[in-house]
Amino acid sequence: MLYYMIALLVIALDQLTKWLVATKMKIGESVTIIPNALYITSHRNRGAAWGILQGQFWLFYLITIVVVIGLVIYIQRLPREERLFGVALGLMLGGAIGNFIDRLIRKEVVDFIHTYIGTYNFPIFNIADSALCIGVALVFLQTFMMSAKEKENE
Ligand SMILES: CCC[C@@H]1OC(=O)[C@@H](C)C[C@H](C)CCCCC(=O)CCC[C@@H](CC)/C=C/C=C(\COC)CC[C@@H](O)[C@@H](O)C[C@H](O)CNC1=O
Repeated sequence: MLYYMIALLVIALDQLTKWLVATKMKIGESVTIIPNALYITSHRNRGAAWGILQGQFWLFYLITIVVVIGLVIYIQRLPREERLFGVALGLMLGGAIGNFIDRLIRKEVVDFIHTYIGTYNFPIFNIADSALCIGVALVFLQTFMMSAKEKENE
């Protein structure tokens, strides 16, 4: 149950920030937070990461629905002690639904977190993407730690 609360929190935060950017900023407008590192730039993306598959909304709906169903089944089956794993799944669930709402309502995704990693202009993303990536990273970390522990027991 806690994991759905995390997903709801991610969705609320994601939709609030996207609404603020969409109503308070013109597209292309940029606010400097940390020079050469972090900006808030109002951007729209009709594709997936790096703008791939522009406009392929049915594909996006399909993938997102499969991802969401998979995550819910996984959360329901999760043993109680796997709390960190559940947090990761909750983050991914919230992120996937956050972008899904944008694709349904706006037919595009609002992005605004604009960072430069070194000189590389990283694609502008949003809270939903961050939650998805943190969730993915946590799942990999957990899986890696569990396999390392098993090796120790052998
Ligand atoms: C994060 C997944 C992207 C997110 O997927 C979603 O919604 C899922 C639930 C549904 C999609 C239809 C399916 C994704 C296909 C997989 C994919 O795309 C490869 C992803 C790799 C990933 C490593 C895990 C890299 C990361 C990239 C970025 C995130 O950096 C923090 C850059 C984000 C910017 O390009 C921004 O414009 C994207 C825009 O907001 C729309 N977002 C999406 O499509």
